[in-house]
Amino acid sequence: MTSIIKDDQSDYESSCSSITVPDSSRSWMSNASLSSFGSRRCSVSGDFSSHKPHKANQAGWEAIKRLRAQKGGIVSLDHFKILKRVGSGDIGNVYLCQIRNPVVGLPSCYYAMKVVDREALAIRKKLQRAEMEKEILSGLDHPFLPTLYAEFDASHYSCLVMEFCPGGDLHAARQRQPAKCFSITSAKFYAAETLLALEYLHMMGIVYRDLKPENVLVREDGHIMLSDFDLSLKCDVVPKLVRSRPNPSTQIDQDDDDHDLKCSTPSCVIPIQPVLTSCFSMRRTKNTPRTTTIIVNADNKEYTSDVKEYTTELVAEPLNARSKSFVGTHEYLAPEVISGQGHGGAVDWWTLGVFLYELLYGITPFKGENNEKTLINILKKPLSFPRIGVSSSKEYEEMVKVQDLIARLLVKNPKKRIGSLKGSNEIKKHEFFKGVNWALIRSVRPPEVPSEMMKLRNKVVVPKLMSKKERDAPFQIPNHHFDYF
Ligand SMILES: Nc1ncnc2c1ncn2[C@@H]1O[C@H](COP(=O)(O)OP(=O)(O)OP(=O)(O)O)[C@@H](O)[C@H]1O
Repeated sequence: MTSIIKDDQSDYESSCSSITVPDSSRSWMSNASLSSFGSRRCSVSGDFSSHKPHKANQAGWEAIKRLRAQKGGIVSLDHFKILKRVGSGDIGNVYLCQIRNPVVGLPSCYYAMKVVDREALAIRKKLQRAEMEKEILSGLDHPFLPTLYAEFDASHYSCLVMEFCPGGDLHAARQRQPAKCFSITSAKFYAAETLLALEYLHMMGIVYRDLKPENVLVREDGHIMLSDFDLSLKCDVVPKLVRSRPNPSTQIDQDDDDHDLKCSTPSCVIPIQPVLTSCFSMRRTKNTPRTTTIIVNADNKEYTSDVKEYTTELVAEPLNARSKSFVGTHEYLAPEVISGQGHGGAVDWWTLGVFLYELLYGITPFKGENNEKTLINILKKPLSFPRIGVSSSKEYEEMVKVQDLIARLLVKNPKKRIGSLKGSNEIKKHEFFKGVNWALIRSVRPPEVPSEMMKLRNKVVVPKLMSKKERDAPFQIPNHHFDYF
């Protein structure tokens, strides 16, 4: 499925004409001529070593840290051996690579290197998107998001070194399933991990905007990694404590605009600039009355909040983000993106609904004969589900729950969509996710584990080196075609 970008002046200062990119499933970009990279050394911008606690015990991360220490803080293309191109997209090629001289005492690790031709992108007015992706990647540290291990320039190419995902993407994984659909259990697992990745992005003030199975990669251990941030929107987010009355039902009435939200009063808005859950906590101490919650900010100062009979939740959702760009992938576009009325974080909850639908049914809910019909369907057509057989009453119950969640995510009015007010918290509480241990999901056995599958098939993991012809093929700017649907 093709990502589209149109009219994104409001997101970036540089203007961008209406563009539809070619089908990303086809490799349109020739291999960047690696031999022409040159070897201009550039230092790694920013100190990547100090703030990636989620990578603390990873050999690949340790190897890069030691390499950097050996080379006086400088990492460059010369330090890597390019093995093979593993993918290409609208803004660059991705190569499998290894550190050229393995670090003593550590296993030889594979990395993914995304190579972007800055000159070609400047001509196509897409340089800003690559810059935005780099900026976003450099700030991420989450188990289900890519870690930027190093970044450097070589000639007019920008190189981003990240963790390599050998399991391909969820689009390819779905094609391998019986009837080309995931089971409800597998879909729940992938949707839950994706939801956590989106939750973290929203806390960082990032609206992802391009969720689709093609962008969800599978790591060696079978857990997911959300990739491709060149369509993302960065905005400010101010975390809030939201008080709400405990509701015996975990499901929210779709037509209820109020949702019992009591967060607009200044007393429950704590002035904290973007923070992560790790540096923000709520606790009750021995001397604190039951009704008072203490909020500990990153600066370790305490704020008290009288919660009385309300429950209190931290909401760090980019509620005020507003973009009028026409950005995303046709079948996944939210109604507010199509109508151009301005969109924010709720677009990601819409796309989560389409994503879950596609994982389960193998099709997207509003697909028409062509792009124009698809867009009309998104705006006008009521949601419906294909009839599929279920083998047990338990499976039937699960199907009812997942359909309820999808229906709440695919509410055309973004203000009434689940997640639009309290972010991921609302979605995580839905009946469909009941029993998911959010904190320990990383320890759950994934539906498929690529490393085990490779062992089973006795496949040699070491990939073929690129031929000289492949390596030296000239870089080509693709033929653009314009599509105004
Ligand atoms: N970390 C990774 N590990 C393995 N493969 C990857 C990795 N990152 C990207 N790829 C592969 O490379 C392809 C292109 O990467 P990516 O989507 O980031 O490029 P892009 O130019 O931004 O594409 P798009 O047209 O979707 O915006 C992906 O579809 C995926 O198959």
